[in-house]
Amino acid sequence: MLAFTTRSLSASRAFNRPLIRPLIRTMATARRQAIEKIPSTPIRVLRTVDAVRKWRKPHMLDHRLVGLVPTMGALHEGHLSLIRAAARETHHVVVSIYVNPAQFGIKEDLSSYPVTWESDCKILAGLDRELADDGGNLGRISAVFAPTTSEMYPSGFPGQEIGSKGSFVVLTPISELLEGGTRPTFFRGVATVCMKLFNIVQPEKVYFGQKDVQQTVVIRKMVKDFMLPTEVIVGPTSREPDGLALSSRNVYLGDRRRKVATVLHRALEAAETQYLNGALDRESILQAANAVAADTLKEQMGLTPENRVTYEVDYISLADPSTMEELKEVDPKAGGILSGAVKMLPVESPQPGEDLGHSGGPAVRLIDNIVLQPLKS
Ligand SMILES: Nc1ncnc2c1ncn2[C@@H]1O[C@H](COP(=O)(O)OP(=O)(O)OP(=O)(O)O)[C@@H](O)[C@H]1O
Ligand SMILES: CC(C)(CO)[C@@H](O)C(=O)[O-]
Ligand code: BAL
Repeated sequence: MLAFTTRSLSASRAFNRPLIRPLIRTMATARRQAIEKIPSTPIRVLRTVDAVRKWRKPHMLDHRLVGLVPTMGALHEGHLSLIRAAARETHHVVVSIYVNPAQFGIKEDLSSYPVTWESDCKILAGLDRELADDGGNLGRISAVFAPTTSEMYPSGFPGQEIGSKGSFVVLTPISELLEGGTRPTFFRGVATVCMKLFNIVQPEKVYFGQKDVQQTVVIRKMVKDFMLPTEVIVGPTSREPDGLALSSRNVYLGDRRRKVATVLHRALEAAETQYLNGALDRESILQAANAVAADTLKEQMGLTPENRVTYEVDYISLADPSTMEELKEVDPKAGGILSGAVKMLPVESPQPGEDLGHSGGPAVRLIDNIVLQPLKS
């Protein structure tokens, strides 16, 4: 529409009149401004479904591959590893940044969830320069999709309650197990928002992190059962040098709890060692993990309230890799998933000047997992 008007005016004699030229300049500026980009980069910022569709169409006609990396922002190296994988395999990477309220329970941390748009943009700008310098990539970050909730829920946001009515994607029984046991609306929210994101972006490939293992199983099942034309790629868990899985929620921990937060990873490693040493039965494998969790807590309880850290183990699980249902025994040809969730409780007797973490250091629920690979016979 704008292009047509400009062309018509250019073609006419009126173009040379002094009043018309500034008008055309203003229109061209408005058009440039309408295309929002991350500063100093070619990365488009798309905020509406319509804008994504307009951006997507020529790439479809050109048979270019589009890869989608869904995130909730507060970007860290785990997210970047997924974006790097997407850039190796697709021509155009879209990173979505959207804190989806539907996957948070009413008592969960939606209101304090870290929102770091400015630093996310800087991180993406730096990564895009890195990707541009690496000749091994097929593509780069082409766009960030950062919608509002009214854009994502065009009939109105249905609510966060278990009984909320609305258009949801629900996969059972997997959504009721493990994470879903503690967070009953979580996978309904994740599957619903991912279905929306996949329909909006229409990616050939989607990238998810192994850290949220049950989420990857839910997404794979959704893609299979709803015949979605996309390939699900799962990238390995990025960790801190001491083994803690990177997570946007780690910012809540503060120094004291951060030191003890490796307990879940250490517990799962102890269970993995049992398996690698030949144990296949649930009891032997999980007993090793539960012992690490119990011993660490005992050690902490021996310290003074000013120094100690306390936590509750939500679950430690040994499950089937394709259903996440609990296993009595691992089939060595199929392997299994060791996973767990630990709630780090707020510190007792905070000390003056102590770093308590983001938002005053509320209880933080950490998750992690280890894949028990099939054993060679
Ligand atoms: N340490 C990690 N390694 C690899 N991928 C990760 C890691 N952490 C998150 N991801 C993946 O990044 C994607 C977006 O996750 P999200 O934005 O929720 O970050 P997060 O760190 O998992 O946040 P949260 O603290 O809410 O769990 C998901 O596919 C998730 O599995
Ligand atoms: C996949 C996701 C972006 C959906 O909101 C979220 O669950 C996450 O960040 O893992
Ligand atoms: N990475 C999982 C998102 C959530 O916990 O809501």
